[in-house]
Amino acid sequence: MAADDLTARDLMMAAADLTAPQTWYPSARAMRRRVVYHCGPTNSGKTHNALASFSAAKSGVYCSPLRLLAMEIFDKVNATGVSCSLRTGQEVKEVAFASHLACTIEMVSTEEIYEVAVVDEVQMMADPVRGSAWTRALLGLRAEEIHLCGDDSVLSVIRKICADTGDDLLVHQYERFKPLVVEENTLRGYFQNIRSGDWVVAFSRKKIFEIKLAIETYTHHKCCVIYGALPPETRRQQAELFNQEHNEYDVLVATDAVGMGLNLNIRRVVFYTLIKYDGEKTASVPASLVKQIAGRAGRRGSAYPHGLATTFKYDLCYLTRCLEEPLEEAEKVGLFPTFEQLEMFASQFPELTFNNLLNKLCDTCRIDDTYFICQHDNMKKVADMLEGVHGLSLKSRYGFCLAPVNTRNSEAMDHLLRFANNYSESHYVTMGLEMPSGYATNDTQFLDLETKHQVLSMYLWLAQHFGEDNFPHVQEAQTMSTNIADLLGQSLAKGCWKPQLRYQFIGQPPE
Ligand SMILES: Nc1ncnc2c1ncn2[C@@H]1O[C@H](COP(=O)(O)OP(=O)(O)OP(=O)(O)O)[C@@H](O)[C@H]1O
Ligand SMILES: [Mg+2]
Repeated sequence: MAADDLTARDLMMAAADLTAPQTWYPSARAMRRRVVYHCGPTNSGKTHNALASFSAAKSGVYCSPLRLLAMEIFDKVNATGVSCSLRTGQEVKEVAFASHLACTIEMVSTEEIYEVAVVDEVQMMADPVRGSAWTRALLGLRAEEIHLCGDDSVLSVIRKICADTGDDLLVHQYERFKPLVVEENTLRGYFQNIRSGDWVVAFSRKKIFEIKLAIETYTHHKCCVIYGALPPETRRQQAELFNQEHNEYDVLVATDAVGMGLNLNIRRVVFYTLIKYDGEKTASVPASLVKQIAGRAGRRGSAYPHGLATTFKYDLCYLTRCLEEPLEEAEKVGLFPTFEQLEMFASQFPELTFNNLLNKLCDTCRIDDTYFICQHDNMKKVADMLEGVHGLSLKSRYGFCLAPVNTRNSEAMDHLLRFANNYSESHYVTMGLEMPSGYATNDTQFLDLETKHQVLSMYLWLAQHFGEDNFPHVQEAQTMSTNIADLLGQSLAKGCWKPQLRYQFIGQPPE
C-alpha cells in the first residue's frame, strides 16, 4: 500500500474514532465534579430536592427534557426570589443579574461554569433519538456539583461513566410518596364512567379529539387537551385550566406529551389504549413509559394525593404487569458526533453529500460498549430535502438539519426549504407568514394554526442559531407565535369538532 493511501486511511480511521467521549470535554475533565444521583420512581421528590440545592447555590443551571418544564421551573424559581433566566431553542428570557438558568437539555453550555447543575429525567440518556443530549450534559457540564434526577434504569451506566470521568458519585435512593393503586375495574368502555380528575391517555391527535368529543357529548365533563403538536404555551394554558379546581374543565385528554416531570391535579390515569404507533409499526407501550405516565396520578401537594390507574376497556393485565415489574436496565446510552468530528470526517470525503457523509460516519465509527449512536432519521430527511440547495457551508447545512421540524408536515418542510434557499442566496430570511384572522371553528383551521405556530417556532430557532442579522423578524415572529398560541387556546374552549387525520401514513396507524 502506498504511503499516501496509508495516511488517508489513518486520517479516516482517526476521524471515525468516537471512543472515549469523556475526553471530548477537557475543561470538564480538568474539574473534579461531585455527581449526586436522585434515583427513584415518579413522584418521590427527586426534582424538588435537586432544585433545593440549585436554588441555594451561587450559580446554577437546570436542564429540562421539555420546553414546558423549563418554563415551569423558570417561573417557580423566580417566584422564590432567585433570579433565573430561561433559554430554550426558541426563546431567551434574560433576567437582570440572574446567576441561574433554566434551559432545555439541548441548549446547555459546556463552556460556562456553574456551582450546581441539575439534569432532570436522566434516564432519557438511553432514549434512541434524544439520548445524546443527556450524555453530552453529563460528560461536558462544567459544574462543581451535578444533580441527576431519574429512575434506576441507567444507574449502572452512570456508575461506569463516572468511573471513566473520574467524578465522585453519590446515590440517593427515593420511594414514591404514596403508592399508586391499580383499579380492579376498567371503565368497561363507557365514557359515562369518566370522573373528575381523570386523565385519559391516547397516543394520536385524532384519537385525542375523538375522545374529547365523546366525553363532552355523553357526559357533563369538559376536557382540556394536550399533545405534542400544540405550542408549549397552549399546553400550559390547558394544564392550568385543568389544575384550577373551580371551573368546569375537570378531565384531561392527552398524549404522553405531559408524561415527564409535570405536576398536575390528576386523580386517576385512564389508558384509552396501551398500544402506540411509532411511525412504522404498532407496538405495546413500553413498561418504562407506562410507569412514567401512570406516575402523574396522585402527586404530592395536588388535589389528589392518592393516585389510581386503570384502562378504558382492555389491557388491565398489561398495565398491572408494567407497574409491578422492575424497570429494565439500560446497557447503553446515546451518543452523537459533534460538528467538529463531522467536519474532520468530511475533509476525507469531499465528494459525499451531507446525507451520505452522515451515513458513512455513523456506519464506520468506532464507539465504546457503553454507547450507541442515536437515530437521526429526521436529520436525514431534511438533509435529503436540502440537497438541491447549493451554496450552504457544511456548518450551515448541519444547522438547518438540526432545526425542529415535523418532517411529516409537508407545509412546514416547504417553509424550511424556503428558509434555507433564502439563506443561501442572500443571508436574509423573511418570515413569510400572515397572521390568521381569528380562532379556528373547524379542524382544518385548527391544523393550519398548529402548522403556522410550528413554522414560527422553527424561524425563532433558526434566528437563534444563525443570528438575528440573518433572520431579522424575531420580534414579529414572537408576537405572532404568542397570538397564535392564544388563538389555539380560544379555539379549544369554543370549538368541538370531528378531527381529521393529519398525515397520510404509508400503512395507516390503526385508530
Ligand atoms: N419535601 C417536600 N415538601 C413539599 N413538597 C414536596 C416535597 N418534595 C416533593 N414535593 C412536591 O411533590 C411533588 C412531586 O415531587 P417531584 O416533582 O420532585 O417528584 P419527582 O420524583 O421528580 O417526580 P417525577 O419522576 O415524576 O419527575 C411536587 O409537586 C413537589 O413540589
Ligand atoms: Mg421530577
